[in-house]
Amino acid sequence: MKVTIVGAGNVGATCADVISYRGIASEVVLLDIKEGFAEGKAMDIMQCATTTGFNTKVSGSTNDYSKTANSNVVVITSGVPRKPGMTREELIGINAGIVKTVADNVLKYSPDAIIVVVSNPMDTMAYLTLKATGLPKNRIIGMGGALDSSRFKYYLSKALDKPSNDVQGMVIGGHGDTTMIPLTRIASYNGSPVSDFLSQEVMDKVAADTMVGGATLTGLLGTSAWYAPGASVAYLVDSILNDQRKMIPCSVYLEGEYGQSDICIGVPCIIGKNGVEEIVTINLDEKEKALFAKSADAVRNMNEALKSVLA
Ligand SMILES: NC(=O)C1=CN([C@@H]2O[C@H](COP(=O)(O)OP(=O)(O)OC[C@H]3O[C@@H](n4cnc5c(N)ncnc54)[C@H](O)[C@@H]3O)[C@@H](O)[C@H]2O)C=CC1
Ligand SMILES: O=C([O-])CC(=O)C(=O)O
Repeated sequence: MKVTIVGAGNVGATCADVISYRGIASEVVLLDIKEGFAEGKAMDIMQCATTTGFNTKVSGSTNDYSKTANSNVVVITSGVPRKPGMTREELIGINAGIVKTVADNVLKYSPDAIIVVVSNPMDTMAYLTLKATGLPKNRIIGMGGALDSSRFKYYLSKALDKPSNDVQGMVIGGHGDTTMIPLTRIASYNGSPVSDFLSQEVMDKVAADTMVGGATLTGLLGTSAWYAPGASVAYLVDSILNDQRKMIPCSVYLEGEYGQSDICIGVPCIIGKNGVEEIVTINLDEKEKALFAKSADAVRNMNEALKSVLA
């Protein structure tokens, strides 16, 4: 199975690294516009093969899309990341043009690929990719919820003082500092509601920290995060390539689900060999429904900025 990752920067290269050392795909192509950069990242990753023991073939390409031919999955991470103090939404001016051009290019060589969109503002970039390519909605998946949920579980595990892998939780809604919805009510510690162990005040703090999880790291690092983002993309790609049918919150095109239409936004999905196999409808309470509607309004508002790109 072949995966192309466009953008060999922090997130793209980390994703290639995780995919190879976990043996998720037999072949990974990294492509970047910067001369020699993807080749260098691929060579560096390949020099781990004997020490970490993997057999995936990782190669790099400077903007030569013929090398990406017949990919099963294409991940788009090309574009610019935010700097401290910025929102993801501020990246739209630069990233929209890049994402559209990249999507057109990859489809010329991999017409059947499933596309995973990572570049920010991700929900709007997923919507743009869907509208610009005209691909069926099951083949465009925005990655955000996998990462936001892993951060939610991290903050819950810290509050509980228990291992992350004993915590279950999910974040839906937009992948933005104010649009994310950590579903605290249904989060659990090995099946028991976290509210059995944490006060409302602590749960509210966990939700607030989760929402600004990306901004916190951007403040600390000077650019946005990459280890957890790259690993989250690899987790999603694994579920596609190996038809695992995991339930993962992803930004996908809605046609009436959760009361929304003509928008890509984070909802729980079954992810398998066809991409989005199913959108799972979970019961939200009235407060969560209102938060979801507000989040969708904000994402839809952002999509308005695409008019000139899509014209
Ligand atoms: N959806 C999510 O959960 C996350 C999204 N992101 C987003 O992912 C994107 C990438 O972030 P980083 O890897 O940290 O940035 P980075 O700057 O390290 O890497 C981006 C790469 O894209 C390349 N690039 C730019 N234009 C290109 C084009 N036309 N064709 C091919 N390559 C091109 C650049 O040369 C650069 O190497 C950003 O927009 C960031 O906001 C980052 C983390 C999580
Ligand atoms: O924070 C950012 O800009 C990058 C991102 O989407 C994340 O790490 O969640």
